[in-house]
Amino acid sequence: MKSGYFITFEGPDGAGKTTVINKLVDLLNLGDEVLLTREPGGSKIAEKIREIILDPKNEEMDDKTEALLYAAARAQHLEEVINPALKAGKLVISDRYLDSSLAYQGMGRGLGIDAVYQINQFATDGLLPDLTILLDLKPEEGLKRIGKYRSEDRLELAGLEFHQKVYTGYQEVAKKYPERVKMVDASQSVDQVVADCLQLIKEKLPNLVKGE
Ligand SMILES: Nc1ncnc2c1ncn2[C@@H]1O[C@H](COP(=O)(O)OP(=O)(O)OP(=O)(O)O)[C@@H](O)[C@H]1O
Ligand SMILES: Cc1cn([C@H]2C[C@H](O)[C@@H](COP(=O)(O)O)O2)c(=O)[nH]c1=O
Repeated sequence: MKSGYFITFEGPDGAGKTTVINKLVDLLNLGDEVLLTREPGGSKIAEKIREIILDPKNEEMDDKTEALLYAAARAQHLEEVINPALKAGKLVISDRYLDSSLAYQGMGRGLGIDAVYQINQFATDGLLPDLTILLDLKPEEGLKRIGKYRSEDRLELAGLEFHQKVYTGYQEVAKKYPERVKMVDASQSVDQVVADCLQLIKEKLPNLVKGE
């Protein structure tokens, strides 16, 4: 039975999720009460699945295989990491979760948001985040940002047309779950994006944010 609180960060590649999460965790200053994790990955087996999915050499990977591998990594991550932390009453912050599958596999790969949601229902036993912060940034901008500092993985290499579909997928997800998914303009300065995210967290969890 869950008693902690589950926040996920979503958005196109390069939207600034990792940067913002790290700054927020510092600001929240919650020590062991917060668990920071990521998808795909977050546990030994899930990180191995991540390597397979993102390896640019795996060009022939079928879209359904890709969707199922993300869901499989998620099931393992939940079982080993997320669920125990929530059960222990922690705040769990994950860099990506289910909505990435809806946007990337559901819309980007064209498998359908509902179909991908169904396989993830099985993988997650229906666990949805309490709050999802969607960092809203046009894919061109995100890809430009990451191009500056690292080599691309298989998904980043999928091309602008794919990433534009992913962007549309995220807009649909935000429309479908307006109570849970809150959008932040990620084209602003890092400090402003962090401030907007903190405000959303405060609104949901007024007792969590200690003195600033
Ligand atoms: N608001 C911002 N303005 C300008 N640059 C930013 C901003 N936020 C992050 N960046 C820079 O953009 C790059 C990508 O940021 P980051 O790795 O945090 O994105 P991400 O969303 O986690 O990416 P990915 O989904 O690919 O893992 C980094 O070089 C980071 O310093
Ligand atoms: C969870 C999840 C992720 N993806 C994609 C999104 C990114 O392109 C990569 C992960 O890399 P990151 O640098 O850690 O953001 O995988 C996806 O397509 N589907 C998913 O469910």
